[in-house]
Amino acid sequence: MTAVALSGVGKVFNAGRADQVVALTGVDLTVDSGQFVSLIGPSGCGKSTLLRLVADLIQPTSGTLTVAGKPARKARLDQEYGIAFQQAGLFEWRTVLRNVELPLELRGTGRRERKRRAEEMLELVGLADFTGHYPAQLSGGMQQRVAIARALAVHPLLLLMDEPFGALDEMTRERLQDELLRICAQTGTSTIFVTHSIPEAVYLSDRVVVMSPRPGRITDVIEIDLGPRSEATRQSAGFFAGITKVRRALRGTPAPTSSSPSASSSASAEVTAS
Ligand SMILES: Nc1ncnc2c1ncn2[C@@H]1O[C@H](COP(=O)(O)OP(=O)(O)OP(=O)(O)O)[C@@H](O)[C@H]1O
Repeated sequence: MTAVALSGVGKVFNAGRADQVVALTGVDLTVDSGQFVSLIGPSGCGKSTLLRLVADLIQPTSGTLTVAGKPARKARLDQEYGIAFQQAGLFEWRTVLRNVELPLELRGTGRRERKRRAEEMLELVGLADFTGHYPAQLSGGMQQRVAIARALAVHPLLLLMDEPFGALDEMTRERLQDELLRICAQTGTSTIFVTHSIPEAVYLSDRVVVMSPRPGRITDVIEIDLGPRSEATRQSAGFFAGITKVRRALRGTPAPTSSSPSASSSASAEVTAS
């Protein structure tokens, strides 16, 4: 099943005004059910814009966009997805448990079921002992985990994450990456993940979507086939090969192949995403 499908999607901010910005143009992308897809590209290339379009926080200027086979607006109303951004965005006056319960509350889920689901999600992210704490009593990494638990509480079909680990130290970041993959595998959730980190994109993803500078376009989609991830994955030849491929794609330089030894001199190779 297709979780997300974009066809010919474009976004122009402030159209027709002096401060018009063509943020995205001709974006074609499909994310299959259960897939993990990262978006990577230079600052300002439209990664967050793409995520916000899928979340129906903003609307496309052109093209079509469906989430779970429905228009993005309907998917939002049906709460088909959860969102986690770089800032955890927790409510300081609510306990950890009540922060995670919030989307269920908004959905009208009964009190007991709300509590059960929130506790289940907090268990998944390893925070079962912190349900009664307030956000200020937690570390940054723990707050991020609460935000992930909250995003997953409605059992979303799709998880949208915008640099959720950007502000974390490397060790916490690696631990949360593993937790995220475990949770996604357990819940069958599809994920679109924005990051500036090439190793993070390669480690997490089934596919890495590479975007060009403004106006943002998809210039490459790199398939990553590393099997189940573990500590050994981070040291593996396949992992480093994936990193090299993404780095080359970001530079606009395709990987050389035996049939085209001079391929690296072609600086403008463009591959259309499917
Ligand atoms: N609400 C808005 N109004 C006008 N322009 C906007 C708006 N939101 C984004 N833009 C512009 O759209 C372009 C893409 O922005 P976006 O935030 O999607 O980039 P990004 O790839 O996520 O960047 P970064 O990696 O720095 O977070 C930028 O030029 C930005 O200035």
